[in-house]
Amino acid sequence: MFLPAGSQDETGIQISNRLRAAESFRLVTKKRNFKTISTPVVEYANTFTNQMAGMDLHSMLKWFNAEGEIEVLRPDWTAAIARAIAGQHPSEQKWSYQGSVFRFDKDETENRQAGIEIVHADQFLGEAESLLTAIAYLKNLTIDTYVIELGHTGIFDAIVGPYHFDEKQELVLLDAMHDKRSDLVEEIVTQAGHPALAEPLVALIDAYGSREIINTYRERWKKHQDLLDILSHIEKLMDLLESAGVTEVIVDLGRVKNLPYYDGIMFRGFLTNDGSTCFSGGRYDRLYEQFQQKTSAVGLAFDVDTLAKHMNAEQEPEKICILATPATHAVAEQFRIDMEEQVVDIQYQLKSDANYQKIYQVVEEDSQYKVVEK
Ligand SMILES: N[C@@H](Cc1c[nH]c[nH+]1)C(=O)O
Repeated sequence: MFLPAGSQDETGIQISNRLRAAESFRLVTKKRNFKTISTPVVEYANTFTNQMAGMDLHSMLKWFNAEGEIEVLRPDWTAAIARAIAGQHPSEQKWSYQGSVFRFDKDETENRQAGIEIVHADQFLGEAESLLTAIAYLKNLTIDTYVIELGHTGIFDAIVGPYHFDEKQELVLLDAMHDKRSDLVEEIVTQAGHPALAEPLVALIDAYGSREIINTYRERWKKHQDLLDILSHIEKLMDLLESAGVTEVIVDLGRVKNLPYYDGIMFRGFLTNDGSTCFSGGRYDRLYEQFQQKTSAVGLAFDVDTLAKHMNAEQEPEKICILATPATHAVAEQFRIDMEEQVVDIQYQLKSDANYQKIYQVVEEDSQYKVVEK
């Protein structure tokens, strides 16, 4: 029997790491006063495809319900949580969640996430708390070789804003910027009749790295107060991260949004050893406009599958086996209950390839059962 592309079975260490990652996330977020929330796996597509959320229906797992409405498997937590908490009192600000999202446009159809959303809070506080929570969580998992990258949707918007692109052209341009394809970017803007955009956009593709990038662009954008404000904003977050002990912080001024609802700062965490993205997030105030709320909303989500792959394996406890019979199984069970630290298996017969550090057996002595090492 086969599985569809994008689906896979899992066993052993990956599962135990994932469960440990989940427990650690629960503890770290609880200590930081996040309230847990869960939303159903099945929702109306509209929660994610409405004008403010803007997600693409094509990538969703979907069907028609009996009323002819489109339902989907949750493709994203952030939009689902916005729907769920829109009616909550604004004093409820910090939410955390864990569970799967389902999308066709990723390597795997099901991705397990652990995330946080901070709404109605001071803007900087929300961003700082999101990033500091991410750092605390990675520390708790003893993952310490990662890079945090900061970007801002306002940069691309400010540069491209004065020029007209239709919706399709803009999507292709965003994709080309996202993939850092200078050749394509140049081609797209030229074909759209805006060759003057080629130089600033292509330069932006390479505008990533450490703090010096900010200084270079401060000079370059000295007449654009909106862009200077964005640079100061990014720099303030870099200062915060560095004071919190994160040594590798980079800025990517050419970063474009990977989700349509982002509107402001964006952040990502990369694991140094293979460059995989372990968390991603950003500001999305506009998502709340669908509920007639003008508020602050920011958050991030960890890819728990990626974390589980990179966590150190748990130290394996000693594995022992008790050889018993149907008549002595209960005696063996009592012995097992007393062995608190070990992994204890009970077998009636030892298999030739069995892999135990110690073998015990149940023996009868003076008409009493005892468990002794073999
Ligand atoms: N929902 C985003 C992560 C996020 C949480 N909050 C804001 N962004 C994602 O799946 O990448």
